[in-house]
Amino acid sequence: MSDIAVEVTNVSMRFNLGRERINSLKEYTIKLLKKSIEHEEFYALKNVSFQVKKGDSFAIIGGNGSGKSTMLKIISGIFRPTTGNVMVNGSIAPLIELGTGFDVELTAKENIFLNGAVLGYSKKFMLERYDEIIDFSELYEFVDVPLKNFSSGMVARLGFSIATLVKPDLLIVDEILSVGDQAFQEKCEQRMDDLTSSGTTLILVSHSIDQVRKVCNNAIWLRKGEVIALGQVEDVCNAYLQG
Ligand SMILES: Nc1ncnc2c1ncn2[C@@H]1O[C@H](COP(=O)(O)OP(=O)(O)OP(=O)(O)O)[C@@H](O)[C@H]1O
Repeated sequence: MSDIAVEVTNVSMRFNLGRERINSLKEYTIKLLKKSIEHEEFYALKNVSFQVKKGDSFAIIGGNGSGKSTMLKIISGIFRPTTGNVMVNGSIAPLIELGTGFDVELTAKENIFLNGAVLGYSKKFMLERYDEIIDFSELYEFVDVPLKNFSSGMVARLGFSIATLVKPDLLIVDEILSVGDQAFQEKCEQRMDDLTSSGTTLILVSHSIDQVRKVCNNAIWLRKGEVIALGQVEDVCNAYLQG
């Protein structure tokens, strides 16, 4: 068990999709009392199982709405699965939604310290690491600019630089890197490689099969919440591309 970083066992996730348009509280109350609100049950994940070994770089691929982000949110503890279990061995640095943990009214510099505090780092530690974060993100001219004036790529730069500041046991990266430019994506790929070489486990969601092939060695392909293929990255990517 000790060489396993993440174990997902028979995970299903059900959402209730409200299909009806309800225009007022009165209408809602009447429908609620009559028990006539229709909720369609929808499974975003259906009986998904896989293991990720420590130090592995693992990709989750699949088309839009196939359940990739939902899986990441379950692994990160943001969602509880409807059924099934997830075991995570070690500390997690999740980079899931762009700007989570940031306050857009504050400057980049203020957000670095805010994020550091949220992650449990002391002000002294963040002061020591501040230059490194700015160097990696290359946002030198923008440290005193409020985040609301940042492009999505700039927010991604800041988020990735902070999340990889210390070596997490498990780094979870959702699509956010796709908004970074080519040079920054390559820099992030290099940092992900460095981290996995030193023992960090990586779980990556990406629509770029080239990036997945470059960065990961194992993968899972989800379609409509179901596992279609699982195994070595080359085999899974080829199966996915053949559709
Ligand atoms: N909080 C929620 N409530 C209801 N439905 C949801 C919720 N979150 C996700 N879903 C639904 O679950 C399905 C899977 O969504 P998810 O975001 O996991 O897909 P994805 O594979 O990451 O897609 P994409 O590639 O487009 O980012 C979608 O049909 C989505 O509408």
